[in-house]
Amino acid sequence: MSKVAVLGAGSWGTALSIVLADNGHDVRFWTHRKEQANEMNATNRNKKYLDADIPKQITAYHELENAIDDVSAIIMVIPTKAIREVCNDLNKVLKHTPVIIHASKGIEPGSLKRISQVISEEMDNYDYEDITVLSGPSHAEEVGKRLPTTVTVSSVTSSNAEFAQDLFINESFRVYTSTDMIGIELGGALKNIIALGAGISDGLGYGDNAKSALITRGLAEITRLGASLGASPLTFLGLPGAGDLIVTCTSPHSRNWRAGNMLGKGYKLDEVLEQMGMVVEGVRTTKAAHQFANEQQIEMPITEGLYQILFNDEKPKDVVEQLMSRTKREEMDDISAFKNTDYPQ
Ligand SMILES: NC(=O)C1=CN([C@@H]2O[C@H](COP(=O)(O)OP(=O)(O)OC[C@H]3O[C@@H](n4cnc5c(N)ncnc54)[C@H](OP(=O)(O)O)[C@@H]3O)[C@@H](O)[C@H]2O)C=CC1
Ligand SMILES: O=C(CO)COP(=O)(O)O
Repeated sequence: MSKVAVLGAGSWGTALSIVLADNGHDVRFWTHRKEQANEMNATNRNKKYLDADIPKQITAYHELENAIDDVSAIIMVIPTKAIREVCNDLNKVLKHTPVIIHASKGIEPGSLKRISQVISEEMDNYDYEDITVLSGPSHAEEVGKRLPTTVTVSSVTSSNAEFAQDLFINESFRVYTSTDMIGIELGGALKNIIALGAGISDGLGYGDNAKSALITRGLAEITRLGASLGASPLTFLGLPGAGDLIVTCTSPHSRNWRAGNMLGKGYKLDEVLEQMGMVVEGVRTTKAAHQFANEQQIEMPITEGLYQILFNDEKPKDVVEQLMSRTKREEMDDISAFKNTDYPQ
């Protein structure tokens, strides 16, 4: 059994800690808020973020130095906007090189980097090949209840992914491996854009046909962007692609779907984010994907529509009208037409 640190004390960090504790690991759960660490250790609950009992193998820490001391793996479950900051803090206290597995879903606007690229850029003594990602259809609320869940872990070298698979796999949490890091990370990040759209559609009362269309045409544009960056198109039919897209577009657990639903009902983005109180990664990822699509001339009409709703105050109804009246075309793309060999892999 291993000593592992989980960094990020929200709903997903808590659920993954429960999986690790169930597997007998000694889990050091790090939060940047001292009062949260104290409350968790005193009550065995993480009240704000997940309705679940915290097993006794999990100890909450406030001091990063103590949380990572002597661990064999660090699991990073930080909202993507805070990843660079936490990596910088880690550099100051990390004296050894435990395996790093991240489970965050996003793309950085501006740099357009995936999270493994951001982590390897910031962390001293780590290269891109050293980073592993865990992704898939996995709402924390269900994982915390030990309901059957499947995810994929991926790293450029299969040995890191296999290490992560062994760490997490159990009878209610099945873990596959993949070496398509680009596809796995992009699938998890980009589905949040489409989930915002599905929530908007439901908020407008547009029904199941519209949502199914969004999921399917959303998958087409995710695949287009992913293939342009060197991902295997097949990855997007797997758990971190279609699997995560379906669960996020259809589950009321999804923060992205819920945020979209409120937008569809007429709330403003600021009000929505304030009411959510949890990270809605799709907002930031929409900005990044929109930038990428424009720079690389990738056709992403749903992402474009979402961008206009989120950042240019367009009315959801008008955007749907524009999507429905686009120039007529064939359904299937030639994915190879979008390959971009300049992208840093
Ligand atoms: N929830 C889920 O089911 C899943 C989530 N994910 C991904 O996991 C990542 C984390 O999401 P999730 O756990 O749901 O988010 P939550 O909103 O539930 O929690 C975010 C946590 O991060 C903490 N945090 C925020 N800023 C910082 C910082 N600068 N330094 C340290 N900690 C910080 C928050 O602290 P504070 O309380 O102070 O705000 C909070 O504990 C996201 O990328 C998400 O897409 C992936 C799969 C499933
Ligand atoms: O990624 C997730 C489930 O796999 C969580 O999605 P939300 O961030 O929309 O809740």
